[in-house]
Amino acid sequence: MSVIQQSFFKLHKPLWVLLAIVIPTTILTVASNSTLKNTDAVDWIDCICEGGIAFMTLLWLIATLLSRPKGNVTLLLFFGLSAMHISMLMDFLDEFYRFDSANTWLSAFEAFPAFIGMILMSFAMYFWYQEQQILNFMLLKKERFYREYGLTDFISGLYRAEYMKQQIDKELLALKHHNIPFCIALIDIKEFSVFNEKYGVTKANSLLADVGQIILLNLRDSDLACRYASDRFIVLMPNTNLSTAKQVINQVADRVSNHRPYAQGHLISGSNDVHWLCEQAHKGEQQASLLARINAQLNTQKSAA
Ligand SMILES: Nc1nc2c(ncn2[C@@H]2O[C@H](COP(=O)(O)OP(=O)(O)OP(=O)(O)O)[C@@H](O)[C@H]2O)c(=O)[nH]1
Repeated sequence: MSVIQQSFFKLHKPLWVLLAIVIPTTILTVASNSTLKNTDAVDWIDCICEGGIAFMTLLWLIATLLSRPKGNVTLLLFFGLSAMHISMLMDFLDEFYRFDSANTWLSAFEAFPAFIGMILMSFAMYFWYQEQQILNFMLLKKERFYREYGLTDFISGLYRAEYMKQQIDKELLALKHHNIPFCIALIDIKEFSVFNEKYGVTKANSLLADVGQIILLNLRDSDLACRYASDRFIVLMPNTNLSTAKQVINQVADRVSNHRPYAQGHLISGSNDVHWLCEQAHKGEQQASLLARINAQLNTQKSAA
């Protein structure tokens, strides 16, 4: 028995015990309230068919207990299948036993558990369907999380540069084929290396995380942000003209500059002003040359400051 099966055995121990009591009890009840038939009165074809059905319901029961976690669906399946199995077992046993006339209740009772079992199984199917819907939803969410987790920068919580490059390629195609304009902004924290040295990597990393969150919070739903390199961020603004893009980024830069991180309980003022730049993409431009162009422009702006 595998480790998983052993654990399912422990998990459903009371149900296994119940099953181990109910089956012999049914057989004993039938045997003690009826008379054994002569072998020539036994219809062997019926025996095989009814015995087969009883055996299959027992197999389904065992499979349910070996594969399902604890819960209402498992309980409904267990009791539904058990009731059906009792009916099938009695049906099989009456091939060998003639119910005494004093015990006609046995014949009347034969089909009753199957009927109750089918009702319970119908509820089980309904709740199983609901359970599966929830599981599917959770799997979908997990799958999205893992898919997007690989594209996320752990420090800032924003997308990585690779993902941004793919999105820029898509926007460049939309610009080329459908004339849809888009803008790109670079945001660079001033003197981040000084901050790093003065307050240490952990505090500097949390500054990067803060800046990432401030950028995200101040963008529109359609915009996309990534951490491009060390303290440099890119914002992609699809379907946006230059003047609107500049307004958006001006506000983002203002909010980042006004953020005052704390270090060792002290407010650090003026430590995270930013250099920023916003440009519109040119039709026919390549992603690499667009990025090189705006990076070079920002570097020139920084050295002129
Ligand atoms: N804490 C932390 N520091 C990083 C990370 N990646 C790069 N850095 C540091 O970021 C700093 C970037 O330095 P620079 O590019 O000179 O930027 P700067 O100091 O802001 O210079 P200016 O932009 O000219 O004001 C370097 O000290 C890098 O070591 C990171 O993931 N975490």
